[in-house]
Amino acid sequence: MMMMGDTFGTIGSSLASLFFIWATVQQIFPNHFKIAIKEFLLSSFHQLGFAQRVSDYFTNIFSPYVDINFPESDEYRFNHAFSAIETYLESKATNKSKHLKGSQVKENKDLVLKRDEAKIRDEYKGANVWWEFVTASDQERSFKLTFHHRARSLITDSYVPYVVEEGKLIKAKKQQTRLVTNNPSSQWGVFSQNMWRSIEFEHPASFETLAMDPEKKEEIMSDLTAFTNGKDYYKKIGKAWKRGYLLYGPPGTGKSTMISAMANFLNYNIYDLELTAIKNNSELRKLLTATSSKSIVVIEDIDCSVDLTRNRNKKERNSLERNGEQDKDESSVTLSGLLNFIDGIWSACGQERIVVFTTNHLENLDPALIRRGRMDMHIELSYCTYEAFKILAKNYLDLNDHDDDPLFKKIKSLLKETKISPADVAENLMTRNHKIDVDGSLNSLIKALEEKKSSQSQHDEDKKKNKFRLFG
Ligand SMILES: Nc1ncnc2c1ncn2[C@@H]1O[C@H](COP(=O)(O)OP(=O)(O)OP(=O)(O)O)[C@@H](O)[C@H]1O
Ligand SMILES: [Mg+2]
Repeated sequence: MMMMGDTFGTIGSSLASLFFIWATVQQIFPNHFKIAIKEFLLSSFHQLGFAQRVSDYFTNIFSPYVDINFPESDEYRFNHAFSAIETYLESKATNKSKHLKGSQVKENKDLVLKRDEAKIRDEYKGANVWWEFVTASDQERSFKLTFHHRARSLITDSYVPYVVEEGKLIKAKKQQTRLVTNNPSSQWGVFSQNMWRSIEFEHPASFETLAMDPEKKEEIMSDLTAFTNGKDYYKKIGKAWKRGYLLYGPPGTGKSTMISAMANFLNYNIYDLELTAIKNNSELRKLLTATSSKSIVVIEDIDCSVDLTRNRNKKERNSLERNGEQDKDESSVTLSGLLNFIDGIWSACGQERIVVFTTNHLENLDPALIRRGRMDMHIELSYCTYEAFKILAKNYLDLNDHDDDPLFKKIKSLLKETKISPADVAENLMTRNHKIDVDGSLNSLIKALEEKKSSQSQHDEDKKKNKFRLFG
């Protein structure tokens, strides 16, 4: 006869096994249980309200799981967490997924494969979570997050903010950069809409192909990287998260190309500010406050704007020195209007912004505009050096390490004595009919350099003669 203790032991171990299986199954299929119970009860009672209540009762007793719902919209307003979660989940290992979705939204873009599953398991610091894409009967879409109640604070305090932040980062990285230009104010709407118009920015410029001194290039790139990673630093030192770059140099030396390279490097939008389309400081202010973060605001050829140069008289400078006094002239964009914006409102609104001014004539700029602190870095784009030429030779002719080539040697010595822009060098190296003819291109560059050299020495000669006449 079996002993009483044995019977209890058997029942105990059977119960333990049952609970173990129950817990394991729930761990793997947290929602399947709820659904199974609901379906069972539904078929038994044909009454949703009652079935729901009973199923909730059972699952609350047995299920240690917690749900959070992230609807697409909250009180008719778009829920940004929803789209961040969507991006995050889409990025989760497509190569592991068994169900994929392929799409090509634009003819000139690659085919994109995405996960196509309603449920996705994720793991965070040892805790398992399950995401489920749910479409309610009223077509309301949402993401449901399920996790064990033990991990509650980890998930709510740490995992959810991580997913949202990560999703936003992935989105920003993937986002197509845009080139934005201001419309004349006559086209703006009543609520200041249509101030800017934008197109996709698809310039192929990169720092890799930019011809300039490699050390200087490295310095600029690390400055930009430090800037984008500097959120906490700027907060710590109590400064607005912005940085100003002044690019100066003769025509065709790569100023505009560098702006494109910066935008591609940082994945920022470019706001190309056309000052001539702006009537006054108030319009300028409206435009600039409407720019988004992670953007580069560009004013090209800043010295060529009539209204700005008009300010360069003593009176205006004095008024500037009196700490950016309000402009008396409300009918035009003025230098002090621009400076006030950069120093004042600019600092108070918006984050992570870069402002770039370009000029061919540094000497013509008002010192107030270019003082340190306003323009943090002055970058000179100069005539083509030998180092810059080597980068162009690599870009255009696929030539690497040709220092010993006699043609390279000749070009090196000519570049020392001749002022030629990288744009002119590039023009000579450009292949005809897409066929690379290395010697032909290098010889045509040598010819151009020799012609420039002789015209420059002729020019210097004439200048000397004029000077002699003046003093003679
Ligand atoms: N440093 C450079 N590296 C590579 N390509 C360059 C460089 N400078 C000029 N180029 C080539 O020359 C063309 C004109 O250059 P870019 O428009 O950048 O000159 P810029 O300095 O802005 O001139 P501008 O003062 O006239 O506006 C570019 O499209 C590019 O192909
Ligand atoms: Mg330019």
